[in-house]
Amino acid sequence: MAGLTIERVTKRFGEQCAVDALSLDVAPGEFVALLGPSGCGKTTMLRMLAGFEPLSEGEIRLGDRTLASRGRHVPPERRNMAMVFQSYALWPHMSVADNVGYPLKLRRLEGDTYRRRVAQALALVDLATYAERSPQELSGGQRQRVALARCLATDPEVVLLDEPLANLDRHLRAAMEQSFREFHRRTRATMIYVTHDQSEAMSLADRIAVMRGGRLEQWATPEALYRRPRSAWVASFIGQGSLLEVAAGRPGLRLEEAALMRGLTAIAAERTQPVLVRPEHVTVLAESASQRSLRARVESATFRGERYELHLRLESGETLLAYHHSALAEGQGVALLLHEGWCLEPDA
Ligand SMILES: Nc1ncnc2c1ncn2[C@@H]1O[C@H](COP(=O)(O)OP(=O)(O)OP(=O)(O)O)[C@@H](O)[C@H]1O
Repeated sequence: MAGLTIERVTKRFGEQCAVDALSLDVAPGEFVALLGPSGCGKTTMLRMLAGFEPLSEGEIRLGDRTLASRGRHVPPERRNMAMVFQSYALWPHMSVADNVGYPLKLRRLEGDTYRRRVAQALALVDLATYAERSPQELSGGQRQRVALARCLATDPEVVLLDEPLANLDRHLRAAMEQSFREFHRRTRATMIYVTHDQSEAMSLADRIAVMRGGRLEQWATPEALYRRPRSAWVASFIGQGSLLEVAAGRPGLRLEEAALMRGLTAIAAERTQPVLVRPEHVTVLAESASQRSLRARVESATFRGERYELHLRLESGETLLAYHHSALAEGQGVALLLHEGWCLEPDA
């Protein structure tokens, strides 16, 4: 299995730069998510990897084989990659087995080898008993598993997935995430997964490339993105949390409770460093609790089953999200302890 190298890849459509000098080193068998808001260039990057779109600049390599550069363009069918689309792209007039076998027929596989490969691919996504059905007789999740089996049948080195769960409802998405995990575990193929859903990317990927306006904003594991987001923009995109201004620290530094609380109570002119505070690092106390605490007022309390989500207004005017075990009345005063904060780069 070969690794995938994306080196300063750029794609321009006329004046517009859809992907801007993007570089990523993907390890063999790694599960990578390209994550970002609509229009950030995710799909364009995936299409360049697949070979549907030529590059304007840069280079894509699989192992030591150059797939694309300014002077070179290996066609899609010779890249040993397979793509899974949001729309499944199944042939409605063919059986499930024929859909899965279609790319093998294109490669002129026949007879026992053909039948064995189709059966193996269907077994891998737990659809062996559905082989003779038509895709119309299947649920959305089952159709997406047929699409996975079809891409698997060709034994690709790299699987490219373009928002494959976007057409499914929330419950099915959770079940399908499990199918993707299984699929990855069994095949060990390198997977590049495009999504704008951060929770999907966080739960599936080994590493996530966060994209913004065609550029790479951060490239890290889900845990590192959550704990150590580089900028305020990434922080607002990944997980829940509040951005406050503090008179302490510098970008890339974690502030412990004492420094954070001191820095938050400094005068406004000195509070210039943006800090991210996750709700699980906030403790809500009775208003009179402690000299060390910050004061705030409850703006709203929303029941979330296992806890309440509190939107609080600090005396500085800033807002803060906190979790609490019981409901509090709107307008009620509370005292707060903030246990840690992560200092961010200011937004460009
Ligand atoms: N064929 C094209 N011609 C001109 N502009 C294009 C073309 N394809 C994409 N773009 C532009 O490039 C930018 C990036 O588009 P892309 O589809 O890659 O974004 P995306 O992150 O996948 O968005 P979404 O999540 O909405 O699919 C957009 O501004 C889009 O309008």
